[in-house]
Amino acid sequence: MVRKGSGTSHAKIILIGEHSVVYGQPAIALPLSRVTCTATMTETLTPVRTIDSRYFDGLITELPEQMAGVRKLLDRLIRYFNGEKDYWHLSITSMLPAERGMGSSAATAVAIIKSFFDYYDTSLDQDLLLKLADVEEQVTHRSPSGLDAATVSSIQPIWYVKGKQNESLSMNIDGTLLIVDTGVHGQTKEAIAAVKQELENNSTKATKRISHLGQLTTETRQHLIKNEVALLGKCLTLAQHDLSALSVSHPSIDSLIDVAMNEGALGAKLTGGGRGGCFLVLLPNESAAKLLAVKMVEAGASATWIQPLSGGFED
Ligand SMILES: C[C@@](O)(CCO)CC(=O)[O-]
Repeated sequence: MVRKGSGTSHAKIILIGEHSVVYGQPAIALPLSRVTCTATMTETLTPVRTIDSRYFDGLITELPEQMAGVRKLLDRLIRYFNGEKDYWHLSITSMLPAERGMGSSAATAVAIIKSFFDYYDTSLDQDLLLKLADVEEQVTHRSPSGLDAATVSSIQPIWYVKGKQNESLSMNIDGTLLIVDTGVHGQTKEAIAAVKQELENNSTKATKRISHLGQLTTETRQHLIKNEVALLGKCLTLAQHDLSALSVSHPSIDSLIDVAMNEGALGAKLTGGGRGGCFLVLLPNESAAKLLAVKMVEAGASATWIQPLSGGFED
């Protein structure tokens, strides 16, 4: 019988706390479980290891620079399973747009790791999963907080502090998020480097912004618990001001957010690395989100997703 293994993961959105999480502040992130990434390994008779994905189709020894993180992860996994004499084809199918702040690289890493453990019929705990995902994320993002991998492998919203066990977060809030893709590619690695630069050049101001983002994240948690949707919206908008001051927004995000706020949104901010990519808009309900989605596309957005804030995470 032909040996097979598969693994899945999904997209994530950071509600609040991106970038400041790299500097020890908390973050809140949600799984976007309908937007999935799947990796499937199939044993082959030819003595080569191959991969097909949206970026590359061929021998894993010839993976392009863009996939250097995946290459490093595959090497680590082959060593972990003493699989130097095993040959397979790895197929990766992802619904996540790349470089848009939805955790595409972490989702790919998590799906690959799960497919290896399934292929070798070995159980995998969350700690080991995150440690292995970090092998890829360190190459792709440089100094990641680990938040992306934790969220793309979680079925619940999480409260995350770097280096600590993440907590599942239960939400009791009547609000809906509209996630809007600007269509502009934003590299997380560059965004992380830009914040580092701000901290070097304007240390006092940038440090204040980072700790303010931490405070807003703590307040957000309270609003989520107490069902204070208008206050939640204010926190998101204030976080956008901080992120913008840290130089990780983008003109396409700023102008689409202006449109959304003029249409009566409760709050809006970029999500993920920024410098392009996606932003999220808080609305009171799903029908308001649907109406705004149409307006966002008319104003130039390339895609939208709707995510209710209470429940609906495991569908
Ligand atoms: C920008 C950042 O905070 C989130 C990227 O999705 C980086 C990280 O946490 O590793």
